[in-house]
Amino acid sequence: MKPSPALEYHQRPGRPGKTAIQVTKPCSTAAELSLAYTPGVAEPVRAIAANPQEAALYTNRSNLVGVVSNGSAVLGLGNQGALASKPVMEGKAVLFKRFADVDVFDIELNTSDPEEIIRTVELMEPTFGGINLEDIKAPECFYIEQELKRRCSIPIFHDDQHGTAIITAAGIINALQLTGRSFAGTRVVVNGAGAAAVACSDILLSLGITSGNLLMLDSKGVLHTGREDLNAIKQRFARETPARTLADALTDADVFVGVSVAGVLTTDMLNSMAASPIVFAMANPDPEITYPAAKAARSDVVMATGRSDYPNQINNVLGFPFIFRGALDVQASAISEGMKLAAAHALAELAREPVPAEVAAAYDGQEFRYGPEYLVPKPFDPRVMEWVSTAVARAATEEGIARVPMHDWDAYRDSLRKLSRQLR
Ligand SMILES: NC(=O)C1=CN([C@@H]2O[C@H](COP(=O)(O)OP(=O)(O)OC[C@H]3O[C@@H](n4cnc5c(N)ncnc54)[C@H](OP(=O)(O)O)[C@@H]3O)[C@@H](O)[C@H]2O)C=CC1
Ligand SMILES: CC(=O)C(=O)O
Ligand SMILES: [Mg+2]
Repeated sequence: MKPSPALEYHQRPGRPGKTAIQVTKPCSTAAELSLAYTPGVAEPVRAIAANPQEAALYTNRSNLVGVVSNGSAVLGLGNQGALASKPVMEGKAVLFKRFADVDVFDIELNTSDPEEIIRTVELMEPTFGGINLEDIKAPECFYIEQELKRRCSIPIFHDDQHGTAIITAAGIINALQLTGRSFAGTRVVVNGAGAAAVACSDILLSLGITSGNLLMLDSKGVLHTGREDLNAIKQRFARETPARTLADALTDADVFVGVSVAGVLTTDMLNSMAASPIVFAMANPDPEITYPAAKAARSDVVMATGRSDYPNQINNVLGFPFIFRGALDVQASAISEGMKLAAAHALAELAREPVPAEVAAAYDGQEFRYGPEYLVPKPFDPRVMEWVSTAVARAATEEGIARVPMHDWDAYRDSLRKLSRQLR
């Protein structure tokens, strides 16, 4: 039997897998060998030992991100283990490189012990300019990220939390505007209480959703004040409410944010939501409700999924490559709340701009215009890096967490435009 297109893609052409290492300096003569390796290599060693900042001049560190997972929450597939998570981590490496020219080592750690993950990543800090934690399940992911941020002085970014939250925020800003809603009056139901759910909720609250208007559910139902099985993170989102099930919570709700598992949002539930409901069904690879099923049930739904094959892909691919590009370019010591919000607003604003023909060309001639079917830019839009990375680098510079603060923003934008052209 022929392998599926996805298995075939991962196997061929070339060697199995999706990435390989490339050498960037010539090394084909004895003279070059003596520069690349001993004795020449001793010089940058001495320079870096004397001044660690010079690692940025003589090594790949300032453009190298570690994508680190233990495979405990792989997409929406649950705990698949470290080895089986490798195709996803290689996939993240492809997107980092393809969209923002960031190099990646994917690191899959065979452990479920948070302390082992923390210690391993901490020990690897000299290798990397930043760490993208990926597909590590809640609640451990919160402690792991928090502790690594405390111990390391490079950006530590749990993509499933913040990447997802940034794109969700951008999409919700625009969906609320298009349906004539304000943050303060909008009722949100977040299905899922893990990494993505907590970060999406936090960013929506920081944008103005009121705490009483946000209900969260885990696999056992609504987080309410009567539950005694909630950990400290879930307790933050427990509300005094008679709602117990997803169906209860969704009656008359304005927004559904799904970061849980496939198929849990029924058409009956969708029909019970307010007029022009906003549904972000982001479970991967299969959403909480499919795009065709939601559209068939309600023509007024503003619908997004995490997938590439329907309109409105709300997926962290629109975030992490460009956020790290901006953070690495100013050698930021962290990715702050301000940098995340700057990225979200940049994405929301870019979506409202006219879309150039070159974007249509990358999508088989499909034309895009700001509206319910186009809430956020497309990942292949060459303007995304210029907008998002500039916003992130600027926020880092303004907050004083850029080791190499930038000042000439026009020149930076130009350089990103050029890079974007090269990457096409
Ligand atoms: N589109 C995107 O960019 C992204 C999408 N996602 C998707 O979001 C989902 C969650 O990922 P992540 O947060 O990293 O994973 P976590 O493992 O951290 O969290 C999963 C959460 O889903 C909850 N859950 C499981 N089943 C149900 C159910 N039937 N109803 C309600 N909640 C349920 C779990 O509940 P409990 O706490 O009770 O176990 C848990 O809180 C995945 O499908 C993933 O693919 C994630 C990141 C990015
Ligand atoms: C997109 C992604 O990171 C996830 O589904 O886990
Ligand atoms: Mg993920």
